[in-house]
Amino acid sequence: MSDLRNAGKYYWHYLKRYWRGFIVSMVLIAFSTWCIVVAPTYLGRAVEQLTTYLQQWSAPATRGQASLTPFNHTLIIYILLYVGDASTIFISSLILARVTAHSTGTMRVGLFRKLQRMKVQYFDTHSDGDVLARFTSDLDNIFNAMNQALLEILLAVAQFVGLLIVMFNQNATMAWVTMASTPLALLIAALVMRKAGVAVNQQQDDIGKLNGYINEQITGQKVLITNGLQQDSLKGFAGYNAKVRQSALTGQIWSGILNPLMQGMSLLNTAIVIFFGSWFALNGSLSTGAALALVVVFVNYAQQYYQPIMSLTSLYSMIQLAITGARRVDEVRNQPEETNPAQGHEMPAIQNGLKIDDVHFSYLPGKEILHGVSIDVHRGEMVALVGPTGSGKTTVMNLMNRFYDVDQGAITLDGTDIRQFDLQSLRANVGIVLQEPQLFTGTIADNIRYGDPQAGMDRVIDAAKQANIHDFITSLPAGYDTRVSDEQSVFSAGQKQLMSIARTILTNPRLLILDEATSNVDTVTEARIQAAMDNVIQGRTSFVIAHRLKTILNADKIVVLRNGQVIEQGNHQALLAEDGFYAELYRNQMVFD
Ligand SMILES: Nc1ncnc2c1ncn2[C@@H]1O[C@H](COP(=O)(O)OP(=O)(O)OP(=O)(O)O)[C@@H](O)[C@H]1O
Repeated sequence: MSDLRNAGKYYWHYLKRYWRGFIVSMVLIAFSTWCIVVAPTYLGRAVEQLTTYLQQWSAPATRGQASLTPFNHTLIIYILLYVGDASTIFISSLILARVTAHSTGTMRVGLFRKLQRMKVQYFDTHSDGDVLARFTSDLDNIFNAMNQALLEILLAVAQFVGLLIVMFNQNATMAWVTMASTPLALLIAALVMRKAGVAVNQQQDDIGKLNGYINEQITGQKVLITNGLQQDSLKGFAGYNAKVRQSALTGQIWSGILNPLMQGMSLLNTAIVIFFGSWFALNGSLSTGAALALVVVFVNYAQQYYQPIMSLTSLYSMIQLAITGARRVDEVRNQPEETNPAQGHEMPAIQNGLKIDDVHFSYLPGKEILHGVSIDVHRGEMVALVGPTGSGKTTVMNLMNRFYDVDQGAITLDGTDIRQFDLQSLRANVGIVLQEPQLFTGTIADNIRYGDPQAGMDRVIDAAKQANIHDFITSLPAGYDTRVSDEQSVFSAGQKQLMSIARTILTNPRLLILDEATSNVDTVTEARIQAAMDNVIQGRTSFVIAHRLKTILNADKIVVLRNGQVIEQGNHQALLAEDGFYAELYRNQMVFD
């Protein structure tokens, strides 16, 4: 029920801006409903007029009075009512199709904009497949339901209400007779729909798991092949697929059973109306023509009565999928956003330095990762963070450009807390070279000028030269115009890393953070990456997260992290002299190198 309420709120949020279209549609739908529910009364009248005509025509005394004109007039009105019904439905379906296309377009844009504002935490804690599914299958389910079901739902509700009004207006006793089977129908519908609802939810769940599995198997394809696990992968897939097949089948059976059941109820209802209608007609004071007309009219109503219920039940699985889709998309809409100070100022050039001051931080409540980390960096200094895996090096980096915010303590730049800077300005001035380089669709030049799309070719080339990748780029047939798309895998890990270093050099950041690449690159590329890093570090305040100690021997300061605490700091010589954890780490690595 709360899913339904939330889905209602969600749809209302997007549909309310199209209220004019809705009002026009509702007026048209009301008119079409009026046509469709009034039409049977004209049918009844036509039957009555035809009966009178036949009675008058068959008796010689009244044959002269017999006229088909009233019957013809009624028939024309009856036909016009059906034409009116069809044409107004057509127009309102066009209006609603426009509303649907616009509102689902707005939903998609809204979701994408939201993704840009969301905290990094969301992406760290949700799989790519899951986020993607919200953009694809969930939004598709919403679109399909709105496209096909919106008009049907509005029509069904209007027809049902209109029918009740007209039936009671015509003959209250017969109206009650027509409605007599409703409680039984509702009971059956509620029972079946509950079963179908459970099955549809299960189906969505199973599809989510199957997608997650496929996603994982595709991303891990190489690991799979090298370990010869293709057969196991197929077996795993078959298991997930069987579950989807089973739950989809159960869902379809339960959803599919509703419509025939309601058809049956409609037939039963018609029989009840014919039986009681004839009985009332025979025992009442009505003329034969009027009695016959009443039965004809109510048989027509009895058939119409279950139409709205039947059309709603036939849409049931689609509506259920749209409700689930709305819940999942709305979950994203309600995610917390990054906090930008109301009057944040521009991040200034660094005068003295950056201070990480007694910082405590946890990703999850109650599970502290950093326990009072303090690091000082002076302007132009290069600080290296070293430590065993999981010691918190990347976490420190995550705090410096506010991917996450500290729980306690502060990170200050020349005495100003970095949370007081405008977030855009902070990010523009803190350059990061990530361990996993990322290239985007476009040309190599586009990729290098990603952080400053206005940059001219001279700056692009200059950055590429500093990153030691210019020669490689110019050796390609299309040079800087080489397209990076699906074929981006043609670039080696090292080449991608150099391109992403060029991208950072081009933005000329005031503070630089380098998460040293650990990917296996050959020694020549490694030397190139090292030279590129030296270029970019030159004269800049920088942090290097180092995995291979030989790359940071010249650092002004080496900070050793262990279990989220700084256990040693100083330059290489000083730390060796201390003969502590760093010295041991260094000796161990030298053995391997
Ligand atoms: N998004 C996250 N949510 C919860 N815990 C996390 C998250 N990211 C990292 N952690 C945890 O924080 C701790 C520190 O991780 P971090 O990535 O900072 O280590 P690291 O020193 O950079 O390791 P490595 O050298 O392997 O890259 C680890 O115990 C890790 O499990």
